[in-house]
Order: sequence, then structure tokens, then C-alpha cells
Amino acid sequence: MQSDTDWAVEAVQHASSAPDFAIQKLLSGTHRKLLTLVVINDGARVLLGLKKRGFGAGFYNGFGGKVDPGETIEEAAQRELQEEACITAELKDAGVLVFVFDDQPQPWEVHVFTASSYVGEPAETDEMRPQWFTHTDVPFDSMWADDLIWYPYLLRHEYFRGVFAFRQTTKLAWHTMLPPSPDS
Ligand SMILES: COc1nc(N)nc2c1ncn2[C@H]1C[C@H](O)[C@@H](COP(=O)(O)OP(=O)(O)OP(=O)(O)O)O1
Repeated sequence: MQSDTDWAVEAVQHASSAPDFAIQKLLSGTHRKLLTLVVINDGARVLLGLKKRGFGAGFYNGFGGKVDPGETIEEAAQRELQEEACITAELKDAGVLVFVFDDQPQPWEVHVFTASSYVGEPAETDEMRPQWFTHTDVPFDSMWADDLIWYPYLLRHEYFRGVFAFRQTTKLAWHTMLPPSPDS
């Protein structure tokens, strides 16, 4: 597993409005939970899934989950895409999101990927029900609150990095978006 998100620590340190819990949890050095998220974007539409169980159930989201020990982040993204949507794809790095929750011990680091095409036929699984949405019809009212902020970058094919602080799991309390790093 690999990650490099010291920029998230700097971002909260330099933001006077960042909530205390976000600053404390990011500065504490607590091991971050690594996750993946894949959004298939064919140029006019995105393929999302309605999460049927577990964290984020009832929200539309891309396909993804936790990085298992011994896996690279991209291997985890491929595995989760196959497990949740029954497809494979050539993945492109789209951005990184760091989430800090007041009710979760660890910050979460979510690596977002896109793909313009895929192999297989998207199919419903135990975890997700896939559905296409046009770019003008993305169901933000039924998605995580952060999505409204970073989807525009994804749809413009612009690499993004963001830090988001949530209270009571789903209430977005604060966020910041950073310019892409020089090597991204
Ligand atoms: C907090 O805001 C979030 N926004 C968005 N768009 N996506 C998020 C947010 N927080 C988490 N996610 C994503 C990251 C992952 O893709 C999933 C959560 O993964 P999950 O907990 O379902 O992981 P699995 O490994 O599949 O879990 P199980 O095997 O235990 O079901 O949500």
C-alpha cells in the first residue's frame, strides 16, 4: 500500500476555519484508512451505483472500497470494480480525497480513478445497483455532500485533491480543495 498526503496535514494547519477535530485527527499521525473509488465516465454519462448495504447505503456513488493488506491502491480499485459492478477498466488517476469524521478514529484517504471505457456488462451485485446518469443529471441530492464539490473537476478531467471534515458521519462541516501537486 502506498500514499503520500502530507498536503492534507498542511492544508488543515494553514486553514484558520478548519474544525478542531479535523486538525487534531490529521496531526495525530493516526494511520489513515486507504480506500478507492472508480467513476466510469464515457464523456456524456457517468456510471454510478446505488449502495445497497454498509457505509453510505442509500447513496449513489462510484465503485470502490478498502485497500486490503498487500494490495496496491490500483489493484484494490480493480478488484472492487469487478466485485461491485462486474466490469474491468483501464483506470486513470483522477484525484485524492481525505475525509475526517468527528465520529471515526482514523482519517480516510480515498483514491479516485476514472475510465472512459470498460470490459464486461455492468450488473447489479449484493453491494451496488449500477445506473447511468448524464453529466447534467448526476443525482447529487442522493450522494455524499462532498461529491458536489469535486465532481466538476472529475468531469473536466482536472486532477483534484481535497480535504473534507464531516460531523455525525454525513454532515459536511468544512472542506478545502487544493491545486494539483507539480508531479500529478
Ligand atoms: C465521506 O464522503 C464520501 N464521499 C464519497 N463520494 N465516497 C465516499 C465517502 N466516504 C467513503 N466513500 C467511498 C469510499 C469507498 O469507495 C466506499 C466505502 O467503502 P466500503 O466501506 O463499502 O468498503 P468495502 O471494502 O467495500 O467494505 P465491505 O467489504 O466491508 O462491505 O465509499
